[in-house]
Amino acid sequence: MAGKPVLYYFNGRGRMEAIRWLLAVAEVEFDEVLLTTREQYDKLLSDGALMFQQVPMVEIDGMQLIQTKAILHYIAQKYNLHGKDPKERVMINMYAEGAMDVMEMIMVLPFITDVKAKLDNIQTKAKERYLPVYEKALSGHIYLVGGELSLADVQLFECTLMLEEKFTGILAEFPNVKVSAARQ
Ligand SMILES: N[C@@H](CCC(=O)N[C@@H](CS)C(=O)NCC(=O)O)C(=O)O
Repeated sequence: MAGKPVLYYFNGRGRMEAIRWLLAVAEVEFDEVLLTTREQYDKLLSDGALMFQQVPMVEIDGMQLIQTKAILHYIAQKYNLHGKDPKERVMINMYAEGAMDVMEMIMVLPFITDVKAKLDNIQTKAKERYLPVYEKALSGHIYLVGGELSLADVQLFECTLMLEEKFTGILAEFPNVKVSAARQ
């Protein structure tokens, strides 16, 4: 039997967090190597484990996978969280990418200068552009696509956590999204 997946990333949520959530939802146990020294990172580089010299990297099924979305798609397909056909899959990816857009805006905050202006911008976009889409899609539905839990729901869940962390109460105007997040 294959061993547990091993996740390699810095000691933070960042781009690995979506992968952690997806594995948790799939009920897959995993180990983590948190890169806290330059030497650990250099060792991965010299071993040729990082195709584009970047993390996240996940060892799974005898492979060393990189690129967050590729990793998410592999796990989602493997654990039946990626739709029943190509039409469901593309919808799942569209919803998941929307959530990722919001999360990436929040993730880069530590690296920018005018944080206040950017926060206002993220809040406006979340309320006017992104959350209304999920609110509508979840009207009368438990899950975003195909009546089944998928990568899209997991990504939306992580996104709502990040939004609530920055803008407490932001989901109040989006009851369907709030119920969906509470269910995860
Ligand atoms: N498109 C890649 C981007 C990965 C990425 O930018 N990783 C950062 C850490 S979050 C990194 O390894 N940076 C080091 C570098 O680029 O040299 C993905 O989604 O996995």
